Amino acid sequence: MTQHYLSIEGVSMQFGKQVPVLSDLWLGVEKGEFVSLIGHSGCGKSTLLNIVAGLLHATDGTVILDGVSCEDPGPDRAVVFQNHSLLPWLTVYENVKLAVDKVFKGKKTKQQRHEWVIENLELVHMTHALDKRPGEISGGMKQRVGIARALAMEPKLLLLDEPFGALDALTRANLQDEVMAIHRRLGNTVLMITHDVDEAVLLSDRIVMLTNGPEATIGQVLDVDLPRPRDRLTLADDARYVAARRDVLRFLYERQRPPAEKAA
Ligand SMILES: Nc1ncnc2c1ncn2[C@@H]1O[C@H](COP(=O)(O)OP(=O)(O)OP(=O)(O)O)[C@@H](O)[C@H]1O
Repeated sequence: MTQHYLSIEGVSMQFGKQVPVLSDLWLGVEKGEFVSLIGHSGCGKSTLLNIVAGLLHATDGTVILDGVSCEDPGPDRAVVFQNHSLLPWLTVYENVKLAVDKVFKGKKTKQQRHEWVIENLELVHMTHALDKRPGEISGGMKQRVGIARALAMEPKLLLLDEPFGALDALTRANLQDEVMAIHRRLGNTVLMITHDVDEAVLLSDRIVMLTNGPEATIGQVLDVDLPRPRDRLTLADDARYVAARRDVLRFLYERQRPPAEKAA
């Protein structure tokens, strides 16, 4: 079998005695790739991401990242959730510093760790709010800090669980552009869950479409053949962008109807 940087091999997941949520799911992700997972609500996207993060144990199958099994959570896989998970009593600086100290204590000096915190907050344009607490900044800013905290851990894999889902359209667009710029600069390997077809096409190298659950698996994988850097305005009229968008929409609304519609 070909070795992938991230290898999801025959993963199935069953909660208790219920019908399995995921069934025999196989996916390889290469280093530096940006892969999105899309599928209707409840199909098992977060379950899969949590298995890769090591937060859930698959009933069957394995997940291997850079040759190491992902059975437990580890700093090699950083997760950004839809709703920020910053500690409310710590400042922006301290939230990132906590993660940096955890990963780099003994490997970087105190001064280096300080500089590394600032460097990552610079990446997301948040150095103006170092002393603010999460309650004092906007939702978009909180997500920026969450992304900085994840990046600062220098993970092998960045796991994004609908990171822009709770944001208004303009903030969302800004953050998507920033994540694309960061990906371009750092070459991170990213696995992102999204419900947004345009977001998937704009950001991804590949879009992995999941079938409806239960026993969800991969229904289709689309290579997004668009040059980078990508600009949302230029792409809106690009035939390749339009075709990719159509393919995903067809999968979601023709091949896999929304669950409520199917039941009606
Ligand atoms: N801990 C759990 N125990 C029992 N069932 C669970 C558990 N976690 C998830 N499920 C079930 O697994 C299925 C998939 O849930 P999951 O959150 O992974 O879907 P999703 O595709 O991420 O959904 P959404 O897009 O709405 O966030 C759902 O039916 C859910 O109820």
